[in-house]
Amino acid sequence: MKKLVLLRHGESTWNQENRFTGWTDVDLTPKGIEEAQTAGKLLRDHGFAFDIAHTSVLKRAIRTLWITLDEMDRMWTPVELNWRLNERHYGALQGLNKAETAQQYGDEQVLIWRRSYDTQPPAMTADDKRYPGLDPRYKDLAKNEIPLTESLKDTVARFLPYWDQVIAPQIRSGKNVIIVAHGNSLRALIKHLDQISDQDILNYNIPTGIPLIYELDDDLKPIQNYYLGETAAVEQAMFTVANQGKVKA
Ligand SMILES: O=C(O)[C@@H](CO)OP(=O)(O)O
Repeated sequence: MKKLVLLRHGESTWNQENRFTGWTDVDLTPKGIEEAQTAGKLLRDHGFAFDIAHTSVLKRAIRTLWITLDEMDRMWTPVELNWRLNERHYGALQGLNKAETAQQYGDEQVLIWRRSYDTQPPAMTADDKRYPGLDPRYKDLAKNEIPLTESLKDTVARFLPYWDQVIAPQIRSGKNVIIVAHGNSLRALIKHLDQISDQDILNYNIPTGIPLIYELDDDLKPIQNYYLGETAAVEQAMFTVANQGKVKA
């Protein structure tokens, strides 16, 4: 039996401000730093030790990984950064407040933008100063790989080649792997691993900073998964994420 650890970054400044974030490179809040410290302690106390760590090229995930490894006293762990683990690109919604957007367009439309499988949010334009093609970290990407918006389906399509070609072979060869990524890039992976339907993925939310353990068989089929955290707290955190896109009462 193999174990894979998935960790969504700790709370970011734009999680706190309830803004659509996507590829915007915001940092952790003090609470997010604490969440990452707690995640590291929990992993250490449960005897986890990683041979290799994967994360995105966004600092909220990178810093969460650093803090986690620091708490485990394993900062020497090899780390691989890849844009394919980035958050889903939220297009023109990036920067907007989620509750205000729901006020303007309705809870139903925001739920579709946030959680439907194949609907893309409105696109950013390539002349936008936030266009990722202008950012040096994406300079090696082909133009057709640089998103202006993404549905979860698009995120699955760019995440899976990295899973299939890089991460899965490492796990098969016996390496202990942690992936520190984002709410929607991890939903993309979980949809694939658990074969969740396009419909059911709509209700799936991942809390920040709580390690999610996947036990996999030799074919990397999930046997079971569980969070390293108290059930009520995990459920409350998932509920909070689900409600971020609703008009506040
Ligand atoms: O804003 C985002 O990029 C994501 C993750 O924080 O949010 P949501 O949960 O709305 O998909």
